[in-house]
Amino acid sequence: MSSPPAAVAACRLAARRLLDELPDGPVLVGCSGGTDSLALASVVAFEVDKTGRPAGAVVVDHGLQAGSADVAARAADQCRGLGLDPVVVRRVTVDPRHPGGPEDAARDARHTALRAEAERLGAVAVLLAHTRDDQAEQVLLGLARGSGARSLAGMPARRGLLARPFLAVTRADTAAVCTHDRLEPWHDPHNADPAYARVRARGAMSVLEEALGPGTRDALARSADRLRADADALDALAADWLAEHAEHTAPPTTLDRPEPPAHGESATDPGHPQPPPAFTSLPAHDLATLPAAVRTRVLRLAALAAGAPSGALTAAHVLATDRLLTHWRGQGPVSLPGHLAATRSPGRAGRIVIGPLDRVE
Ligand SMILES: Nc1ncnc2c1ncn2[C@@H]1O[C@H](COP(=O)(O)OP(=O)(O)OP(=O)(O)O)[C@@H](O)[C@H]1O
Repeated sequence: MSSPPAAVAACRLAARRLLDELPDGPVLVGCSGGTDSLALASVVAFEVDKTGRPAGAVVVDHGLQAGSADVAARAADQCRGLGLDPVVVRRVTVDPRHPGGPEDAARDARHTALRAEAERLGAVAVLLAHTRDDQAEQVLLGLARGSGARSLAGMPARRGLLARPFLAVTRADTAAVCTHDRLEPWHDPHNADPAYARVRARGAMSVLEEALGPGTRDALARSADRLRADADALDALAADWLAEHAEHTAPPTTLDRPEPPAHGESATDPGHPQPPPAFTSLPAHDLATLPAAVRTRVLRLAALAAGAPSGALTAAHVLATDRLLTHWRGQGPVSLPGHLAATRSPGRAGRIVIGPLDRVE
């Protein structure tokens, strides 16, 4: 038997390496029917055939385009044809009022469905087909937006149940797998629509590579790998500091709750989080002595602990809160998303307190 082309071998090796790292048990491939995830379904089917590990697939139907159910059914058939079992199609509802916009809304709905299926089927991982190109484009977008290290660190190869074996290979490699394995991927019209930032990033990347050299894409992905190690270390320091120094008060009791949402607003609206937020309080003087990289992370984690919705909490909110430490002149509270505020009580024993807007003084 002749050996497969180098690109196919690289994709199979990437899948095998990831599968070898996982504990025993079934895996699921998140498959849209597009080039990358169909290639992943194919190489995973090839690899597990040799080891006997059970492998299935989940196809999420976002219901956002006409004919989406047909696209999902075709992707599911292709996965079954490759020998994956079970293969399930999950229809989801995408929140049109998601604070991060339609792309984030679809991703959140998809990830929730993928995790739910993994738990239902007892899978040890859900494999996603993001490639090195996706990683580089994400870094480019982060740079263009002035993001911090966490965002520039891109996507991790593993976090919780989600695993991304193809971060080691390119989009050209996955296309080669589809050609080699005679698979006909679905071409999502959204992937050519310049209304989407990630589509524009693809175009910008080609221009950059022409101007700066063909290694630019890979170099950006490498930067992500290096920054991830830094961001992980800083996040861990901040989490440890918070665990040691923060005081949390319980959410208000039923009798003591803020006003219910006004007519026409959903109770799950990010402006009205459920359950009601708690107070988080931190010693201002000690916090002020931390390096800015750790201090701002502590403030972000504290706001999240008090109930701020993560999609709406921006760097600007965190920096405004940080001014209560770096530019303290007795100023008033800083508004935070989720109807929260941060304030500082006066004096050397003063504390930064984050809690419901109408209760923080
Ligand atoms: N509808 C879906 N159902 C299941 N998994 C999905 C779906 N859409 C995306 N995924 C998973 O998430 C990964 C990233 O999705 P994204 O849309 O960012 O990538 P993509 O490059 O368009 O991928 P693909 O070429 O496989 O469609 C996919 O590779 C796939 O593993």
